[in-house]
Amino acid sequence: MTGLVLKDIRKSYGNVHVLHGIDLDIQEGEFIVFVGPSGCGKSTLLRMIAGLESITSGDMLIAGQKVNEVPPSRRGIAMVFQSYALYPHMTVFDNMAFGMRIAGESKQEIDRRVRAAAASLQLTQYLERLPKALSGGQRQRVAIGRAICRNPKVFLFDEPLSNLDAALRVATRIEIAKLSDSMPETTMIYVTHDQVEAMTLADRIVVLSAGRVEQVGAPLELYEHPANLFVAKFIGSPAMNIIPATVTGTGATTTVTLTGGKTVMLDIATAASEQGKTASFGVRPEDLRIATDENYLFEGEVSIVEALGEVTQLYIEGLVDGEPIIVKIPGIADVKRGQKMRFAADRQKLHLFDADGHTYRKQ
Ligand SMILES: Nc1ncnc2c1ncn2[C@@H]1O[C@H](COP(=O)(O)OP(=O)(O)OP(=O)(O)O)[C@@H](O)[C@H]1O
Repeated sequence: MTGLVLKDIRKSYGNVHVLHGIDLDIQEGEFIVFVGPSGCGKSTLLRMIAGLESITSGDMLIAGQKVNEVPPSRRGIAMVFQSYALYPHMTVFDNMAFGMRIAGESKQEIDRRVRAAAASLQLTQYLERLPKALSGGQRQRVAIGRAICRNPKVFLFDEPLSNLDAALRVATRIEIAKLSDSMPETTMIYVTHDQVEAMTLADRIVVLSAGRVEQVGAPLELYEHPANLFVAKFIGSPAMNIIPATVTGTGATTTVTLTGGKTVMLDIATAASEQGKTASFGVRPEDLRIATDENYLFEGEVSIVEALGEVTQLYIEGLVDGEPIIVKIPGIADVKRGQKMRFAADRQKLHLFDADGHTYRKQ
């Protein structure tokens, strides 16, 4: 088993504490994605797994072996960087062969592995070219090919697609998904800012904030059942709408009164002690719809209409200070700026967080 275990991993640079105790248990063959706001420590954690950064305290185990002091080249890990990091004076073939030559592999084995990796990444016709004669997407595929040739147990990706344009990002993302399917025993850990990459590639997403793990789970689990307000707002785009509320009824179902006076019932059980407490009510833009009867959640004036073709995004002012509520209507909606409208959502799609930002558990 080449799983990866992180036990209370901490990182400090002098007095600057960057990671505050990370515990993770990653299974062999899993595709794990790290997400989180800029500066939360994603790259630092990835570089510690690679062995490029020292571990201040805690234990890291690969395949059951403690690797805290094991140098990068002996961890069975290959890393793909945002910047490709190819040798400019070497051909594609030589770039891909480099690690194997250093490791003393035979000429035949090097040739076999480079050609197999090149074929799987559609690079065969470029093997004799220098990197400067390739597009950004092709260069990144060479960097991935070079990593494949090393036959790693763990594959690390640090925002590998962020230098590519939109179309190439999609194509290369699909390549990476295929690569992961074709290497079922290889564990992959991937850092990204991109929601779509995280949602589509990950078996499990690790949401980090300020050097701590906020939640670990399958993409749709995080989307449907965020553990707290941070994850609720971070996963999903546009972000979940949050409306300040007060708990006005407890028991098997909970009643809250939203800013603006509307009372809403949720299928969430709360203890009597929650009565009167402040809370945050959450509903995703895509879970809102134009109300057709008196059964609505809130009312407001449309300040912006964004017609994107596949969806129409409405910005509704007047409910939360300084922040519009966003509503995502499928297709083309006949809505004008300045229109006053009412919106509703299914009860199962409503979220509620306590004053500390923790989710009240659904029934
Ligand atoms: N050598 C260093 N000395 C001091 N602080 C550092 C050093 N390297 C990183 N940091 C700090 O550690 C924190 C985490 O950085 P890291 O690059 O891991 O974040 P990140 O989540 O990958 O950010 P981004 O998404 O912007 O790439 C940041 O606040 C950064 O300033």
